[in-house]
Amino acid sequence: MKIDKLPAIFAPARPVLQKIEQAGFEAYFVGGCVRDTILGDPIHDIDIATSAYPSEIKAIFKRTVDTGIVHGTVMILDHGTGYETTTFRTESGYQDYRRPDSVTFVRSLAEDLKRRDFTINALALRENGEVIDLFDGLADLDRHLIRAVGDPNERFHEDALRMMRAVRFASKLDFVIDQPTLAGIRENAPLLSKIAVERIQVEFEKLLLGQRPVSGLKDFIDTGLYRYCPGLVDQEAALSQLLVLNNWQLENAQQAWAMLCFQLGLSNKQVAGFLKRWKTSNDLIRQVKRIIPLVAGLRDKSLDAMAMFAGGWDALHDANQVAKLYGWAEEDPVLEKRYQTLPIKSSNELTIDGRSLMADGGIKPGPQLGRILNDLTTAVVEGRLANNRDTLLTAARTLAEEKG
Ligand SMILES: Nc1ccn([C@@H]2O[C@H](COP(=O)(O)OP(=O)(O)OP(=O)(O)O)[C@@H](O)[C@H]2O)c(=O)n1
Ligand SMILES: [Mg+2]
Repeated sequence: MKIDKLPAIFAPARPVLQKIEQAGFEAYFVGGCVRDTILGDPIHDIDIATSAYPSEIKAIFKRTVDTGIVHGTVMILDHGTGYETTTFRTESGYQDYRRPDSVTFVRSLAEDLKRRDFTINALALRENGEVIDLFDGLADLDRHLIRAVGDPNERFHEDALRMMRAVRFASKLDFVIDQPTLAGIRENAPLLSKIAVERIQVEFEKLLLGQRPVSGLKDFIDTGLYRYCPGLVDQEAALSQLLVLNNWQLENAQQAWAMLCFQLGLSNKQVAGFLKRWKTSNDLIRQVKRIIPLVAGLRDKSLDAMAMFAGGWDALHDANQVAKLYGWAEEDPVLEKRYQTLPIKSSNELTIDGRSLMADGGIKPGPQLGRILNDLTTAVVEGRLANNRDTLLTAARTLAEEKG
């Protein structure tokens, strides 16, 4: 097959291939960029495979970055764009980045391609638009099939993460996993326990955010992959309940993880432990902990002003997206209006603070001060007191006497 007109993103990349070829080597576009070109999907980065060794690439181009020399990878910098350029090699380079000796460079494109994960990812593209398809990847793209290149067992032994990639692509592309490949995953699922959690996390998150999460998730459950993921081994029932939800419109990582934690029924304390095991960032943990109580509020129709104030708009929007899955969401504009009409959105907007309560309200420092400040904040948020300095100082004195 020949692609007559490559997407615009390739225009500046073609001269890069030409330059490598002029130096006497082979060079091809490979991986996701070829797959996505043929699917007509957006392309995020361009990878190049070449017969040239890293040192040879570095001799051809003025500006390069050593991103992974021992694995055969050099980044070529050209007019502000970086092209990851990798010498033809076998699978072992993916397997264990801490063992550079596991890489074997090979002489031909064919040898490189036959050790790639799936046929749809084993296509190569010439600078002139010609597609090299040694494993029927084009036919599989056409019939929406994820199929291991050659023997699935071999491919999954080379890199067990590929099993997670299979379910991720099933969701992301809305493709079906080929039966023998699926059987290979079932058989080799325990190998996943050897893979770094960070890598599994990336794939699982992409699965949850894909086009058809329910299909990827079904394979993730049926093959038993979930058993080798942090905190999921005894959660088959809770995970399976997700398969009946058709209304997925998750937009970002925090929504995806909040949905998962919520579905697993984790308390806010358990959320931190669970996500730490998945090695997500602390920032994500903070966001998820804000979202979950708001989802519960939407479910129970108990979302009051104080809950919205405490959560903030971002978390509220995320919670509403999660709630959509379950049919508990409020109409977006209605929720936004409710939030916008809160008298204050943040404690900074209060006309008093701890300091002024002491200086002008005559409240003594101590735990009582904090309680009074909280009560006043709640009263203002709920619209029971105006956010007016004198009003709040008077109310503070009254509270101090009552609580005295
Ligand atoms: N475990 C892996 C990871 C990658 N690859 C090969 O390396 C290519 C590039 O890998 P990567 O960028 O991780 O994935 P993409 O397929 O490009 O998908 P994405 O769109 O997510 O980048 C893949 O297409 C595949 O040919 C592989 O065989 N086995
Ligand atoms: Mg890629």
